[in-house]
Amino acid sequence: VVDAKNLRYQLNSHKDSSSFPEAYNQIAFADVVILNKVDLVSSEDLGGGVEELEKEIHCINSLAWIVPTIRCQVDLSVILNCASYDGTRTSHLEALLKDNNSLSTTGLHDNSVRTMCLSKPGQVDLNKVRVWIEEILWEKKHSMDVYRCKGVLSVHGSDQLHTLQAVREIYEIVPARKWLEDENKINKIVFIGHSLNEDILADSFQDCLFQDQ
Ligand SMILES: Nc1nc2c(ncn2[C@@H]2O[C@H](COP(=O)(O)OP(=O)(O)OP(=O)(O)O)[C@@H](O)[C@H]2O)c(=O)[nH]1
Repeated sequence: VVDAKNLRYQLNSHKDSSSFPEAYNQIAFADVVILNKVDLVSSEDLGGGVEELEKEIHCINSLAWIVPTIRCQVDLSVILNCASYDGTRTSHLEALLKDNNSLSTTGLHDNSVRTMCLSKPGQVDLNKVRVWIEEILWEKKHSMDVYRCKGVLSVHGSDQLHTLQAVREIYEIVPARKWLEDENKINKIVFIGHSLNEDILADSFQDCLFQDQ
C-alpha cells in the first residue's frame, strides 16, 4: 500500500543518505500496488496528481499493477489469487510478448531502483541461460543488484514458451505453454533492481543464443 500523500516525500528522503528508503524496495517487489488516499492529492499539488504518482511508481517497477483507492477500498477478488509467481500461468507475462512494449525506465534519480527490459530474437541455449542468470544473481558478476526478474524465453529444441522468474537469488525457468503458430518467438526479460547496466546485460545475453556448431 502506497500513501499517495506521502509517496514523494518518502522517495526523496534518501537523497541525502547512502541507503534507499524502504518505499523503493516495497514498490520494486510488489505485483499490485494499492495507491491509497488519492482523494488527498490533486493535479494542483506540487509535482502533479495521481497520474504523476502512477508514473513514478512505474518508473521503479513497470510491471506493477496500480489500483488507486480511497480508504483502501478494493475488490479483494481482483487483487488476491493473482498467481504472479506461477511460472506455468502466463497471463501476467502476456504483456511482455507484445511488440513495441517498452518497459524500461530511466529511474527517478541517478542510480535509483528501476526497470530494465531486454529483448532479443532467436532461440536460447537453456544451459547457457542458467549459467548467465546465476552469474548475475549469485556471483554478482557485473555488480548489479537485481531484486526481481520476469521473462519469457524461446528455447532451442523445445516448442514450449519458457518463463523465467527470479526474486533475489532464487530463480526458476519452466515450460509454460506451446508457442502459438503466429506468435513472434522472442526472448524478453524484465529486470527490476539497482545499478542495472543495460549494455552489459544485452551483450552478455547475446552469448546465450543457440549457435549451430
Ligand atoms: N482522506 C483519506 N484519509 C484516509 C484514507 N485512508 C486512511 N485515511 C486516514 O488517514 C489516517 C491515517 O491512516 P493510515 O495512513 O492508514 O495510518 P497509519 O498509521 O499510517 O497506518 P500504517 O500505514 O498501517 O502504519 C486515518 O485517520 C485514516 O482514517 C484515504 O484514502 N483518504
